[in-house]
Amino acid sequence: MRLLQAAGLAKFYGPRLVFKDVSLYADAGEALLVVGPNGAGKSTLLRILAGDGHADAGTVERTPPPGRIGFLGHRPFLYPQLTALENLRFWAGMYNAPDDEESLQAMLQRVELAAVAKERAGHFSRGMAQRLNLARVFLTKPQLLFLDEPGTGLDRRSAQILHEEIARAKERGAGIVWVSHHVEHDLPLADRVIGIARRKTVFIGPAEDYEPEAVC
Ligand SMILES: Nc1ncnc2c1ncn2[C@@H]1O[C@H](COP(=O)(O)OP(=O)(O)OP(=O)(O)O)[C@@H](O)[C@H]1O
Repeated sequence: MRLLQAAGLAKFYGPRLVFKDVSLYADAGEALLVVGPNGAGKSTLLRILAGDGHADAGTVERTPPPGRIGFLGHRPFLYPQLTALENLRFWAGMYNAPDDEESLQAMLQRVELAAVAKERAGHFSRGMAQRLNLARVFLTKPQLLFLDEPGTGLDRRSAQILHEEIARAKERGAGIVWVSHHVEHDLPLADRVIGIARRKTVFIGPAEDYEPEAVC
């Protein structure tokens, strides 16, 4: 099932072209990896795809309703004065996800934060905050999920937890669009790859055909 279809996207910031002619799709149960050098426009593209920014040309069609779309960007969207549990309860309420203590604790367990469930998020290390951020996003079981460098600040164990959550989301049929700088590490979980560089698409195809030399 097609969850996202974008065609002919172009973006300018003022007079400067970021990219043009970008077309892609995301299907249920698949992860599309978005790769490219710094400044290529990956985050800009992801925001446009997620509906959090406008393109100067092209179209984006999303199948799921806004309440079934998840976005993990560079800002953590956590309330520092609330505990980990309270943060999750807040997000569960926003997205009509189960907000009973057992469900929330189970989610915190998955990101290995159960032991600090009642500590304030503002006291968390960067990696712990990012794990709570992952819990926030995966808790709501989005049908279409946009991830912008979700591995940032994560140690090996946390990166493994991230991969487990992505695999789980794919298994339940979610479509994932995933900006990554850790291409070699993330490629095994990807189904397709789009490479953006030099203001255009320089690679698009199945993950097994990906050629790193094309994207630089
Ligand atoms: N709000 C903005 N106003 C003007 N220029 C911007 C804005 N946001 C991004 N840019 C510029 O657009 C280009 C693409 O930025 P973007 O953050 O999308 O790239 P990226 O591929 O995600 O980079 P990175 O790998 O470093 O995260 C950069 O040159 C950046 O300076």
